Amino acid sequence: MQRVAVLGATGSIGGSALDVIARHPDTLRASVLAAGGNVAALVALCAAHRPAHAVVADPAGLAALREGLRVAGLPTQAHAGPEALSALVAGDACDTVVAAIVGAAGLDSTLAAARAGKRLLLANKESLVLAGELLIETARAAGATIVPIDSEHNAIFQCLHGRAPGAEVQRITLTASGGPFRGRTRAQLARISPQEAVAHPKWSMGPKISVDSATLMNKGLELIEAHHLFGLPDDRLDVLVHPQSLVHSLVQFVDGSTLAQLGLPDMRTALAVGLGWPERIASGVGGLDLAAQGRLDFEPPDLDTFPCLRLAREALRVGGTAPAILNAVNEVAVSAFLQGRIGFLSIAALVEDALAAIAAEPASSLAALGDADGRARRHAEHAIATGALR
Ligand SMILES: NC(=O)C1=CN([C@@H]2O[C@H](COP(=O)(O)OP(=O)(O)OC[C@H]3O[C@@H](n4cnc5c(N)ncnc54)[C@H](OP(=O)(O)O)[C@@H]3O)[C@@H](O)[C@H]2O)C=CC1
Ligand SMILES: CC(=O)[C@@H](O)[C@H](O)COP(=O)(O)O
Ligand SMILES: [Mn+2]
Repeated sequence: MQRVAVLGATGSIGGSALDVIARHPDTLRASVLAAGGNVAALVALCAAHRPAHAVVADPAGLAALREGLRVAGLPTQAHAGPEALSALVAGDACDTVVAAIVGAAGLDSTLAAARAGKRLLLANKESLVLAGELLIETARAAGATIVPIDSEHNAIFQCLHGRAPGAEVQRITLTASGGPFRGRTRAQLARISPQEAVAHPKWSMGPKISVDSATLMNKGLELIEAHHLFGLPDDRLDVLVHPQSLVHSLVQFVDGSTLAQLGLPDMRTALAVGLGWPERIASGVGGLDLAAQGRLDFEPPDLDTFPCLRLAREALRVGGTAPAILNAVNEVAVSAFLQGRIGFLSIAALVEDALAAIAAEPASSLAALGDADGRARRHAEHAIATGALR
């Protein structure tokens, strides 16, 4: 029996992971469920999946979690706070960790899983953007297996049969849907509402990543993620817009072959790959009918209208703490946009401003990365509060 900790259980990836786990009661069990502050949803998931442990991020939610579990008659033990979560992830309550907390808040538990040598199903791309070298080195030293869950990186993992790429790999191409605003002009983007921005044309996802897809920052974060996962420099990593979201990424080899992974846009496929690898297990996702789909289109990304992708590539080239700065400012800016405090175009403007204002330093330690993250957040909050970049 593989015991699985699902971090971010109440979210979009968490729900997909639990759906796949529930299809395999003889081999998979959700043993730890963790969420941020949504205690009611977490208790409901505990009633459905009967984990041994449940964790809320906010200690203020512990009493409500205990009470909810008691009222539901569940034996699940209640915990709160990031330290409790990291201890559970590292301990013997689980063999596998689905890292699906959104944002930099997921870094500590992801690192704890890597340090403990767990099988790490990594959806939380921000932890790789913020601390990629450290995370990959920690996993390598502890013998942890990382299976990328982000659909593009999961596709590449499948094309490479789970092996690290060698000299046989020439280029990797990440596909991008283009988001809900593909084909629009900058003038048309000035008055975009949060509701319009989270309405992704192909994938059902949480609000933060949906806005990232709309600005193309998601693809920028994914470039940095691919660099760390597969060890290729930025000039061998391409982005190609593919609006149908059926080809999830491509790997080009030295012999002229290009391999791609195709499938319907449903994250249960990637999660089933992670949970079953190297076996293939049922995910609940149907097969692809290409005749019914009719066509597959491809076009280059529009970097003038969507500068976030260019900014992320520049941060990858600069290296050091630059990706951490990019990620932190983006998190602050997306949150402010969702709250109606800034406009859509200000997200890229804030990121560009912070990358110019804060000098990148070597990413020599977790402390250095934490400092860069904190500095960038304060810089962005100040720019928003003073109205400099609204
Ligand atoms: N959704 C998708 O299809 C894809 C997502 N990803 C990545 O996976 C991650 C999750 O995305 P998604 O599922 O869409 O996001 P959601 O917003 O749907 O879910 C986020 C989850 O994180 C939890 N959470 C938030 N803050 C904290 C915290 N401080 N401590 C602990 N838990 C917290 C939330 O709990 P609560 O409900 O209590 O707030 C919720 O369970 C992101 O990094 C995203 O980039 C990658 C590829 C595809
Ligand atoms: C499902 C997934 O992996 C998302 O990251 C997806 O890629 C978002 O779509 P975009 O290609 O629009 O960013
Ligand atoms: Mn993706």
